[in-house]
Amino acid sequence: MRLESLSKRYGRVTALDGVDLEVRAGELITLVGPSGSGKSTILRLIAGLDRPDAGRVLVDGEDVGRVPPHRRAIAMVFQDYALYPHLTVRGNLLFGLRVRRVPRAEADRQARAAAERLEIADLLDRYPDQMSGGQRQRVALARALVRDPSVYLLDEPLASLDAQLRFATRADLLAMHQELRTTMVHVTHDQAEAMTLGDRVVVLDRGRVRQVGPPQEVYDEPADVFVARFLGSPPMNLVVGGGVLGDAPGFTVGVRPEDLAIDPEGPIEVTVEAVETLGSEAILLTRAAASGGASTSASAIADANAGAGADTRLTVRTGPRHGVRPGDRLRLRPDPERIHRFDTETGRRR
Ligand SMILES: Nc1ncnc2c1ncn2[C@@H]1O[C@H](COP(=O)(O)OP(=O)(O)OP(=O)(O)O)[C@@H](O)[C@H]1O
Repeated sequence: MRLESLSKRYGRVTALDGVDLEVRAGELITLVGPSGSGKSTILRLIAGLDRPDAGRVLVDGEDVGRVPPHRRAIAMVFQDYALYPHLTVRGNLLFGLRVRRVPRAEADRQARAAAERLEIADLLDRYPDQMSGGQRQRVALARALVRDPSVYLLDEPLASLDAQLRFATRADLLAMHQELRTTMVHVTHDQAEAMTLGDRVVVLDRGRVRQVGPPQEVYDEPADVFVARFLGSPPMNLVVGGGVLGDAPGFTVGVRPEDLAIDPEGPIEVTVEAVETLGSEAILLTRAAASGGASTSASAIADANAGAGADTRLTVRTGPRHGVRPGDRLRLRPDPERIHRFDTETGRRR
């Protein structure tokens, strides 16, 4: 499937501004970006629920601009399930098959097979309001499955689930994709989910594609400051002009929290302001008073504060049993292989 120069405005809002994207056959691709970046608009244009102002959607090389939504071989799964409340699970699964006039016995067979795959076969006679959120989401996935589409569109299908269920349903989704190998376009605003779910991620910002690539590649080599800050939690430390990360006029220098090691010989001296303990790891919020030098007197801090970007907050990710407390002074060593440089003016990676 290919999106070519897709643009869409709603009144004065530009939802999409020339989006080009090649989605490979059988791929699970994740669209990620902050609220309002245009993710759902892309899905609506692919599904035919909305028309682009410019550009086109090609499925198997064919412009589907004139194909109405119900004729597109596309199944959509939303965050809010959109199950028919007056139908049982079986009724919900059969609905699309009946519309397509699939013979009764065959429809029953397909509905059962989908229910078994998603482990909801024992719920076939229940109504949506008799099920948990996770079960309803699996019904929604099963309903998409019986449509046997050539593309699945998944709009934040896990967003309303609690953490454990989200984890389990995400695994279901991955298993389903691995088995079917059908093209899936998945939308999330959750950067952690984008990292775990998808052969490639597409990072969107205000209707434009910022970067496309395998999750690890985008994480390791963000194309610009926006992507660098958006992917990764806590976000990458960025210092305009380099500062304590090494003087670099005209550049913004970045290092991820996990690439700052506590090292008594390290070049950056910091004061720990807060410690967040997360069980498997800890996050230290620190402040570097001045670059390099050993002086940490109050006046040195004042001097540093006066200088551009010298008073720098650095977030450090470390192991859980670190023994560090607020107020401690530490030295940090950035991994020289993991320093990122961006042009301060354009934000582009250098
Ligand atoms: N029907 C509409 N009428 C007016 N503006 C709209 C409409 N649909 C979307 N927009 C605007 O277009 C922009 C993109 O919206 P879209 O829903 O695609 O964003 P999104 O990335 O999916 O956001 P979210 O993560 O919040 O769902 C937003 O500024 C939104 O307010």
